[in-house]
Amino acid sequence: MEFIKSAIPEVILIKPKVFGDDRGFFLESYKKPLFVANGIDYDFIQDNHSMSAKGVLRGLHYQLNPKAQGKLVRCVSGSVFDVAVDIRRGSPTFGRWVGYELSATNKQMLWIPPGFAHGFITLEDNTQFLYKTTNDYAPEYDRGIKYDDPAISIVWPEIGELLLSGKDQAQPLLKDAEINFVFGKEND
Ligand SMILES: Cc1cn([C@H]2C[C@H](O)[C@@H](COP(=O)(O)OP(=O)(O)O[C@H]3O[C@H](C)C(=O)[C@H](O)[C@H]3O)O2)c(=O)[nH]c1=O
Repeated sequence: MEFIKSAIPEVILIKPKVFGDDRGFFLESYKKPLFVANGIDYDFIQDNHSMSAKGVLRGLHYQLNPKAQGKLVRCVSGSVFDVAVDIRRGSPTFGRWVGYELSATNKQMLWIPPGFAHGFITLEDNTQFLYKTTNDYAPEYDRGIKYDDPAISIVWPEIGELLLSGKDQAQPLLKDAEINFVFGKEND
């Protein structure tokens, strides 16, 4: 398993070791000692699974402290362009984003710590997205940021017509979003 720091070093791309044979493949998608040794020292308490057609955009979402969530995300069918945005006040990379194509083919995963907004756009039909979270779902703490906020300027892949939830069509801009993450204290 390879851990690669992104341009925002707390966001980590993870490449599992894939054991292929004439039956198919096997991989370990999570192993706590390896993750702790690479700076990801969290317990996961919820698993999520969403399925989307091509052109669905989910995000940008986060939960406020004290229910902030770290997320370990991957695609087991189809593919996404997955994005994390730093929303920790005082961070040298506040408002900056990183994005990666995650797919059933490349089997790559992304670690998104608490203090980041997360979203993705699906690149294929029947995209099945699995992720572990470090805190449970708390709708009263659920918040969002507009996916096309010019202050963040995410370069989403050109997919044509997008499908978003009503909630995601109406998310606030970063400057108007409710944020209580402070750089260096986001786990409090
Ligand atoms: C997130 C979540 C949702 N739900 C229920 C609430 C709604 O009735 C339904 C769909 O929820 P929502 O539209 O918020 O789902 P997504 O748009 O996929 O939200 C997720 O999308 C982005 C990419 C994320 O990173 C978050 O994990 C999460 O916000 O599932 C639950 O019961 N538990 C949950 O943990």
